[in-house]
Amino acid sequence: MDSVESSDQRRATVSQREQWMVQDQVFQIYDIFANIPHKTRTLMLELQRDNHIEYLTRGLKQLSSSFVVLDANRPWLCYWILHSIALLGESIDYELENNVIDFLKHCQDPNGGYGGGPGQMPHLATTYAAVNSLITLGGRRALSSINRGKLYAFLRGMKDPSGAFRMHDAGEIDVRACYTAISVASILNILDDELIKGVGNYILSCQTYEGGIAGEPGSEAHGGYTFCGLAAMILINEANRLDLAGLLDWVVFRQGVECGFQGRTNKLVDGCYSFWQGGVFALLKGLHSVDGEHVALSDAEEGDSATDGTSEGEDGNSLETDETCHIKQGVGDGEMAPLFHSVALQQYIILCSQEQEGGFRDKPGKARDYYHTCYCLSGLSVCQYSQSKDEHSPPLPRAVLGPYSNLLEPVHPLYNVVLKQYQEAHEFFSSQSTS
Ligand SMILES: CC(C)=CCC/C(C)=C/CC/C(C)=C/COP(=O)(O)OP(=O)(O)O
Ligand SMILES: [Zn+2]
Repeated sequence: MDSVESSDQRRATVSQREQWMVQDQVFQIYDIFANIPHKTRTLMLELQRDNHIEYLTRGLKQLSSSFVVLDANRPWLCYWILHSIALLGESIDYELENNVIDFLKHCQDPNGGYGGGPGQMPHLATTYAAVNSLITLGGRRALSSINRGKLYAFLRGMKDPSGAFRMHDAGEIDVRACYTAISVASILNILDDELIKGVGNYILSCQTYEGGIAGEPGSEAHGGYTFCGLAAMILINEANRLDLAGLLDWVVFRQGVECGFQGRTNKLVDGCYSFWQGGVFALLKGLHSVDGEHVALSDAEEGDSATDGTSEGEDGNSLETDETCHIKQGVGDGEMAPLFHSVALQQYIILCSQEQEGGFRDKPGKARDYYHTCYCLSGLSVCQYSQSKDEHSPPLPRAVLGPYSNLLEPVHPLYNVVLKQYQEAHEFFSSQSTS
């Protein structure tokens, strides 16, 4: 049997066994939840705000006191922690804020871009993390610390003759590099035709037969890269060149019976895909509403009104745990109907990814970390606002699983920064020249 099995089949078999184990664990949690008294159920659905803030602030203080430690991840840690705190509607104290700004200044290369630590080679991923961190902090000191003229030169230096971007000097070309370059250029108001040229062709060449987007041509479609590819295509105004119906088809099937998302076919669900895949739905929803124009989602939108699988319980927002996540396909009145089961995803995030003592994890049995905390909270916010008409309408109570006090700040899905912080940055950089 082994000798005739392809590596894909082997992966599917291993993954199937792991999947049953994860499903067992998740369904046990949902069983407990379904069989406990209503009062306890409400408590289980509560976002542990104070514990999250405590966990995040402790992490930032530790990071701030050990900014000298040599590793290449520190701007990312800043972003994951600061963005999580901002999503929870909190801020950090003045001294800590200044420490972070000073640290990121030291990561800024004299020729533009940010490295993983002081003196390290500038890299597109840490540049994205540093810029998003400073925008999340907001205020003149943070925003004006970014040398946009030099950053533009760095971006131009990372551009390959094909039009795609390299992660760093002589580094790999991929969709992540294209997204991070375009995202920082756009949010800093330095995006121009020279940076855009050829990016669309490269991303198009990464869309696979499954409909999702891979990291590079010929690789497998993955949620992380699908988010990056779609967001970059929207930012350069070329989203309609993608097979959007195929992309939508791929992403709707990534939500599993566990209610969370997997990153790719035959793999396990993981809390971080709540944003990478959930964010794709937020982007598609935004596309749909651009100037009231319909984008090419036509195949997927022509279905009849169908159930979204949600059934209201005493809270008005609980769901049947034995239901899989049905996708509503269209209501026929020009409005975007739910494309994923956002209440089910909130259930996975809160009951399976949340650590009661603070922080979030990939799945039950795994340890919490700042990456999963950031992307579980980002995904939770996307879910809560997924049915809102626009950024000014607060979500209805039934769109928010658990008490309404679980409501997070809304994000700008193209950049994954809190909307208010994006607006401040947009205003600030609209009035600045790069020289
Ligand atoms: C902005 C930016 C830098 C975005 C990065 C996007 C992102 C998360 C890309 C995913 C990379 C990848 C192929 C992970 C697979 O890991 P795995 O095999 O451990 O996980 P899996 O089993 O869930 O696929
Ligand atoms: Zn993960």
